[in-house]
Amino acid sequence: MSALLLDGKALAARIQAELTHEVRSLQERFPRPPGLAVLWVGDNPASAAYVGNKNRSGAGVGIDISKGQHLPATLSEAELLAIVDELNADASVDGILVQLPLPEQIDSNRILDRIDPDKDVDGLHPTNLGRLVRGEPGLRSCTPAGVMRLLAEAGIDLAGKTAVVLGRSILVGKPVALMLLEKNATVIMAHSRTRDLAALTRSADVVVAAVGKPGLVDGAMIKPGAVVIDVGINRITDAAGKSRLVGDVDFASVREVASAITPVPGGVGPMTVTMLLANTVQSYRRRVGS
Ligand SMILES: NC(=O)C1=CN([C@@H]2O[C@H](COP(=O)(O)OP(=O)(O)OC[C@H]3O[C@@H](n4cnc5c(N)ncnc54)[C@H](OP(=O)(O)O)[C@@H]3O)[C@@H](O)[C@H]2O)C=CC1
Ligand SMILES: Nc1nc(=O)c2c([nH]1)NC[C@@H]1CN(c3ccc(C(=O)N[C@@H](CCC(=O)O)C(=O)O)cc3)C=[N+]21
Ligand SMILES: [Mg+2]
Repeated sequence: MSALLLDGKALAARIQAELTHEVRSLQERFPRPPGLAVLWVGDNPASAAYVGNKNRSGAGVGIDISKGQHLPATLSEAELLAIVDELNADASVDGILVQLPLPEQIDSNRILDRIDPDKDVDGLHPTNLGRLVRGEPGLRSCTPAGVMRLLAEAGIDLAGKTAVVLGRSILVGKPVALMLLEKNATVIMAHSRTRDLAALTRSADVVVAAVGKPGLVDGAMIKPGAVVIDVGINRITDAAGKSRLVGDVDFASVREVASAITPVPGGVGPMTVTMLLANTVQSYRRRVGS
């Protein structure tokens, strides 16, 4: 058996085509385009992949991405707070995203707290995280939202299923666990202190890996027929000396056991970018009053 490929790239292209139409028709009534500012501090390689894809896709959809900045790793917290303040006050900016992780001299919570919750297209401000915990509508984290959309489009019903989430970050693990719970899955959250990870994953109908360790999940850890979502983005040098992106899942062994699997690249990553653009358009609509 070979698993069904959950093609995030194709789904992302479809949703982006819809967003392109939506933005174009909104522009008949409102002169300015939606604006998105992504702040990238330092040189984290996963952030590099994100920025590259976001720039290609954002411009394609008709979103103005010109207020984004790539800032030096030596930037101070006060300098970053000042940039966030400026973007909060800038009426042409509908969405602000600060790439994580930030360099160690900057307290990421202090930065996230400063973002206007109505421009928080990454859904990481306490107000938006609170709405998620309550099950209320609001701006929701892009990667978890993208994972849920991929599952929904594939017709995967989560009610009563056992889902194991690997990783408990505020960016991916925690919000995706809450969203799976909202769809009535029974959710187990695993992390670096978890004992016997393989026993847990082997009990799972759905495995979501968001750790940042290439090859962490292999076929022997997966129950036959399970659905495997690979969030990991790791840049490695392969046996032939070529640099490439891989996830946390050993694709070759897992695809022989799972019923469905996301590839890296071409899985969750493009969905993250697409949910970011969708959140920016949602924020724009609210701000122009549509
Ligand atoms: N595809 C996409 O769109 C996106 C991809 N990513 C990628 O996803 C990965 C995770 O990102 P992020 O959540 O920000 O990472 P973090 O580094 O913030 O969190 C990693 C988590 O993995 C846990 N962990 C570490 N080792 C193990 C282990 N052996 N078994 C189980 N859990 C373990 C950690 O546990 P503990 O809490 O105990 O330390 C932690 O909770 C990265 O590769 C990142 O680049 C991130 C965002 C979007
Ligand atoms: N506040 C914050 N929010 C994030 O969502 C966030 C972040 N910080 N920091 C970095 C990680 C990483 N991340 C990626 C998203 C998409 C791709 C992506 O589009 N990847 C393509 C490949 C792109 C290429 O080939 O270069 C794919 O997987 O197919 C990659 C990485 C978001 N992150
Ligand atoms: Mg991917």
